[in-house]
Amino acid sequence: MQPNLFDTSLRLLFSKSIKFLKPYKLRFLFSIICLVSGVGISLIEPLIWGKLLTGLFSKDYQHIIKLIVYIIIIYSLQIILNYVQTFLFSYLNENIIYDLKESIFRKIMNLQVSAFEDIGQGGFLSRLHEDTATISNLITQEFINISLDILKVVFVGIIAFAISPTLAFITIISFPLTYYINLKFGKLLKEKNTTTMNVYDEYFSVVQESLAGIKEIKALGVKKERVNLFLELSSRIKKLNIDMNILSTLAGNISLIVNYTTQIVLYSVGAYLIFKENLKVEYFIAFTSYSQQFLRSLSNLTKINLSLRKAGVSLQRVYDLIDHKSVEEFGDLDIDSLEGEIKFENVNFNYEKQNTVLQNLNLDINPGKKYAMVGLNGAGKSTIFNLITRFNDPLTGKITIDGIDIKELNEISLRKNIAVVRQEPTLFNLTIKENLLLANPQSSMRDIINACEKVNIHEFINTLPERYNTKLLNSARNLSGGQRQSIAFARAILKRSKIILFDEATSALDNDSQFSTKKIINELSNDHLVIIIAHRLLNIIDADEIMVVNNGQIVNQGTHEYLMKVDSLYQRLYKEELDFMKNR
Ligand SMILES: Nc1ncnc2c1ncn2[C@@H]1O[C@H](COP(=O)(O)OP(=O)(O)OP(=O)(O)O)[C@@H](O)[C@H]1O
Repeated sequence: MQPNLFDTSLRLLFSKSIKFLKPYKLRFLFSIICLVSGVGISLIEPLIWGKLLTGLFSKDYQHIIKLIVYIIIIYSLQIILNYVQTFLFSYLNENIIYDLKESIFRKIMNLQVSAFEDIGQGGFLSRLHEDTATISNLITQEFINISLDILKVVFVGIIAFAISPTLAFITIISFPLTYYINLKFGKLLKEKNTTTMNVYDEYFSVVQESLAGIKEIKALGVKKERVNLFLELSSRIKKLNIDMNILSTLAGNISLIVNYTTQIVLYSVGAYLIFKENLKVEYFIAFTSYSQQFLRSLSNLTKINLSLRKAGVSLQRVYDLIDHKSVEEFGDLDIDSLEGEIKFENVNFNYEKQNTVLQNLNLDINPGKKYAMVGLNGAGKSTIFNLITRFNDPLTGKITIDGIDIKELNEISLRKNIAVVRQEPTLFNLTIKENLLLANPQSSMRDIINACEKVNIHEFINTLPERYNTKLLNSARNLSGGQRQSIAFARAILKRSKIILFDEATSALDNDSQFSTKKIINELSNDHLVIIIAHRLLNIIDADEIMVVNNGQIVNQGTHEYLMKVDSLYQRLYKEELDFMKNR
């Protein structure tokens, strides 16, 4: 089925986008008034020029001067209107980009963690930067151009018909052809543009990964491969952009050929009408200008079809994100402090349909004890943490804390009661103090120093030129892995959560730091519920309950001594650890 001006799905997207104009409706209305006034003035101008040019033969100087004054007034008004409109466009444009970015970024922040794997970092970046600019351009510039051209086509068309129906008919007959050509080109352009935007997603991902993983790239000796990958994507973008420009220009040029042919026919028939049908010369002069305006506006309308399709792709991509269903959902229950009795009841979970990660998992964790999880790589330990923190939800089964289904807790209650320390913690481009305050903005300087002393990082911070006010640049690359992790520990302490999850938190630390970390964990487990995922079994042999995770199930649980007696997997892991220590 051929779309009319643009097809239903696009029309739906555009009507949805009008909401972005709402906050600026007065300014938008004013720009429409400027626009209509501009059209009105441009309608009078050809008539005055027609009179002026034919008036030159009458030598009525007073009349000519009067007409020149009119022209000056018209030009002045056009300049003023143009200035006001340019200002309003830029105001609307920038504000809509800002609002779109706000909607997108808020949505990104509220998406479930799984959605980040679907879309990819590049996908988010190109939507934030490329697509917002295209959409804003559509809502302001393109929308106003369409209105302007529709107005011109209607009013100029009426005047042109009033002057000479024959000439107007010749002018109008070229339109369906131009429209059809542009419709065909529009379809091609939409396809190319969808491909281009998808390549942009990949391109942004590659740039992002290459910058973040520069050390791995150098260490692996794959600089050349990364450059080649970058160049391959850049070259695909280059080719696609060239193709799109060629398509647009081709569409424009074909319209131009139709336009020139129409003009030649117009002048020939016009001359005939002046000689044989007494058409006034001044009206014919005005008509030539009207027909130009008319054809230009028609041609613009057909080209707008092309840009609407391009913007349609961006709109589709942005709305796919804004309407993304995987949004974090929390309950309404507000609980200030949880004790930390965690239960998993028949929990099943998988990331992808085909592979089961957790199978009918039952867990019973009680406050006052120190828990640890061990198991082979990929056994499902981190997944258990992801479910406790609700980065993922079980497919079936229930997780409760203090008897409350964690789905019933509101976001603040859940987050403030659980602190997580990761192996590679994220520290932000803020000062050390600001990074620490993120966990608990109410913390005093004394609290901060106490927490840092506990994790043995206070002395190091004091050696920095600006101490706690030292800025951590580029995700704290100016600190060692152990130092980054110690700051993350301090952050968890400041958070004062009852439940603390250490995800392989000790592995990046040197022996001294590991010893003190072990001390901290032991201290913390006196008044916190502490669960540690550890590959270094020696760090957790004093835990009250060690859970052995295998193939998404807790296959055994107990003290080190008990597991050494009954669990062959645990015995194997422990032996491997001892061998590793011996060989160091
Ligand atoms: N985001 C994900 N998407 C798809 N599969 C995933 C994802 N994260 C983990 N998995 C898969 O789920 C399984 C359990 O992974 P998980 O990270 O929980 O294991 P783990 O016991 O913490 O492993 P490790 O000790 O190596 O960190 C693995 O098979 C892994 O491939």
